[in-house]
Amino acid sequence: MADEVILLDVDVSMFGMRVRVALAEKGVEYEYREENLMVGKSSLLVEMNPVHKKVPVLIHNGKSVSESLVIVEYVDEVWKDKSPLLPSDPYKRAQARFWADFIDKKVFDAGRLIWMTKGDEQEANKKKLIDALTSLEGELGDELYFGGDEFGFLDVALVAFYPWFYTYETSGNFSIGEHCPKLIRWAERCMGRESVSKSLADPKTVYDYMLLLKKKYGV
Ligand SMILES: N[C@@H](CCC(=O)N[C@@H](CS)C(=O)NCC(=O)O)C(=O)O
Repeated sequence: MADEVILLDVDVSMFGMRVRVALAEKGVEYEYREENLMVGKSSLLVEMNPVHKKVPVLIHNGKSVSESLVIVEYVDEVWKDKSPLLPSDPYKRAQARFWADFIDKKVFDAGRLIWMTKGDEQEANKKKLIDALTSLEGELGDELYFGGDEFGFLDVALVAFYPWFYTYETSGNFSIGEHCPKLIRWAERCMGRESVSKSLADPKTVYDYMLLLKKKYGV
């Protein structure tokens, strides 16, 4: 019997985009179900991710997996015959996981706080984001992708933030490319892959969603 794969997601979610890229890399067919978090959460989302109640959630043959990086690893393990994402070398694997965790701890919050704040606070968050992206640019070095010539786990983890760069830049009136030109060239290289270009949200749609979020939060 064929696998039943369902993804509970939100188009503009960077976390959801990671899972979409991973599934596309593997050529896995799935049913996409968009949640409307502006109005609430579906009972299926609450049932499938009762701890965090957040997207993305992958439902594979009725069993749920939550947390984007955990899902990407799961997808990599289950559909292991095509496009391996995590490096086979244990040290390189540990490094990829370290930097993916770094993205969640440093890039997400700094980025979000750029559009949520103003003045000095916003300036401090712009600096935090640039510092974090500069560290990642250093980790990339002169390689085509993180860790070498092959597109992999860390590329998936970071490229999902690329559609949000326009929102960070427009809200903070700065250019990420001015500070991290190599990283932008890497992101454009990733966009040359169909698995990425067809899975990422449109930056203008992300921006409009951010405006709705600001209204919702009253910021
Ligand atoms: N650490 C989680 C973060 C997921 C997350 O924050 N999802 C957001 C959408 S981008 C969400 O579902 N928010 C709903 C809420 O916070 O209640 C992951 O990597 O999957």
